[in-house]
Amino acid sequence: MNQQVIIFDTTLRDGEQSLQSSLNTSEKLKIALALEKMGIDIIEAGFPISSPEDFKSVQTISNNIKHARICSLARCVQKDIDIAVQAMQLAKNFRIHIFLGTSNLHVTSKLKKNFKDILEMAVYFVKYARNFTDDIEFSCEDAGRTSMSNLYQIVSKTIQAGASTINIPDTVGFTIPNQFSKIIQNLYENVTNIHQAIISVHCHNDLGMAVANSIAAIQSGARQVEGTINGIGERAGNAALEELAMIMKIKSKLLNVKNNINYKEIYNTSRIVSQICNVPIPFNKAIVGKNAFAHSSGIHQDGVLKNRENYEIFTPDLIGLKTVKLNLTSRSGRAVVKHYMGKMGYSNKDYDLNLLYINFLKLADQKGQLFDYDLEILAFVKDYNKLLKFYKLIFFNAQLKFDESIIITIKMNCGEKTCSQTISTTKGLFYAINKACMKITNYPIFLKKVKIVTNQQKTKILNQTYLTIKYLDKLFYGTSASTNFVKSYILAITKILNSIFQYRQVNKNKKIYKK
Ligand SMILES: CC(=O)SCCNC(=O)CCNC(=O)[C@H](O)C(C)(C)COP(=O)(O)OP(=O)(O)OC[C@H]1O[C@@H](n2cnc3c(N)ncnc32)[C@H](O)[C@@H]1OP(=O)(O)O
Ligand SMILES: CC(C)C(=O)C(=O)O
Repeated sequence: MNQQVIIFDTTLRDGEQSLQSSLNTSEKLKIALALEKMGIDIIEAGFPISSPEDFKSVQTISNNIKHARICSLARCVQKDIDIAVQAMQLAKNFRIHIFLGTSNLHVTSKLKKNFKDILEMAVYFVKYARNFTDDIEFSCEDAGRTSMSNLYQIVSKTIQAGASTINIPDTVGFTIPNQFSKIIQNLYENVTNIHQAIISVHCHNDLGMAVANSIAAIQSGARQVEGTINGIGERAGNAALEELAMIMKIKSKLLNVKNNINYKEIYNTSRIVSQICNVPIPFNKAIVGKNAFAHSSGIHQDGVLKNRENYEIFTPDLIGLKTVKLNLTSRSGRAVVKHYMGKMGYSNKDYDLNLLYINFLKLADQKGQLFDYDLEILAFVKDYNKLLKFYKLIFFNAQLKFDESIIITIKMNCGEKTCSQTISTTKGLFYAINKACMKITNYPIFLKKVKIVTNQQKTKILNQTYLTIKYLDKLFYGTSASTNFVKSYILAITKILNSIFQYRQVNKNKKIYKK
């Protein structure tokens, strides 16, 4: 039978301590509620001695979380433990997590002690914490660089003192998988009372090994893994919990383990953590990255369209994500072009695939990425190049005032004509630009998403706009760059206006194309 692995989340403690600015109580509570929904067993809510706001966060989380166990970190310092207990008083179930450096480096150069003192401190404070709860976790900080004989001693003595979980952290991400699994194996073979405690691991990612080391430790008998959502944490981060959970699921037969994770909540939780912590998720991040379920090259897209399993080891709905993305770039092939045309309702007989593909490659080389509406125009409009530039920005003027009022004038060539609109509003700059564009074109457009990325280059500061606009039921995408962020936005929306113009041209005649 598969054995249970306890999932211990430290996004709000190790993850949070790495952020450029710390989180407030309401932000931490939002994350805690998402973690609980995701099925996390233990939420390390903070380090309450560190500040009044962190104390309040732990207190509020303790009061609001119903199922997960709340945990707080404490040094081997009586006040740390007292404050941790006070902060968790309202929790249904709580754990005190005590840590102490055990490697020679930490013992001598950080704590300025010898190992005998460390043993005494650890035992004393585990016993002290036992006055408040039976659920004590003791962490041998820097275990990855601690001598095995010292590790045996401290693990054995802290279990004897009453620790119910012993955590073996690779604090500086120093080990590699077979080395780390050997540490766990050695502990099982050499510490006689080891079965009186759960063995936990807490791996950092300095060498990119955090997840691999945690899995190796599970294979050697660890039954709690610690990590953070999206892998945020000190330096290169902690083991990413969404990756650990999915590995346990996909490889459950090999690993013989199970957990309480509600997989469908993974994607949502990851987005919440990314937004609140202001840490973007890299496109290629395993499990939750934007590209984790995107197929970009022709051969892969063809393979996926024939059978998803050719290039996907699990489906996105497992983590609560609906869509698989097939990008349209000049690395795509005919199969995906045909697929998109089919999705828009066209049959093979409605257009010439080979001709469409030749034009597709030319335009994709020029624009970088294409969308389904680009395919329609390529398939059905001979002179499509002219339509691409129907709207052309020729002038704008923006007055942005201290009282947040805005006056914007936009002038465009609209085919042969010139159109100009001035908007005065306090509803925001993008609102004003969109309104001016709506008046110029008569298109009912809605802003869905905008991202402006500002990059310092050698001699200038460039603003890249990524814009998504909804027109009727359809989404249109535009990107543009300028040293002036207002211009960058207006240029991006102008591209979208041209795409909408093309889309309307094609759809006017749709009945004719679809015989
Ligand atoms: C591996 C980890 O991630 S451990 C968790 C790290 N997280 C944090 O540090 C975030 C929260 N920290 C804080 O808010 C502060 O550092 C506090 C409140 C804990 C301490 O603040 P200060 O009292 O000003 O001490 P400061 O941070 O400068 O130094 C840490 C002190 O704790 C001592 N210390 C470190 N670990 C331990 C421990 N496990 N047990 C006892 N003392 C410890 C250090 O030796 C040092 O003591 P010293 O001042 O006598 O040399
Ligand atoms: C407190 C411990 C578990 C820690 O964060 C580490 O060693 O990295």
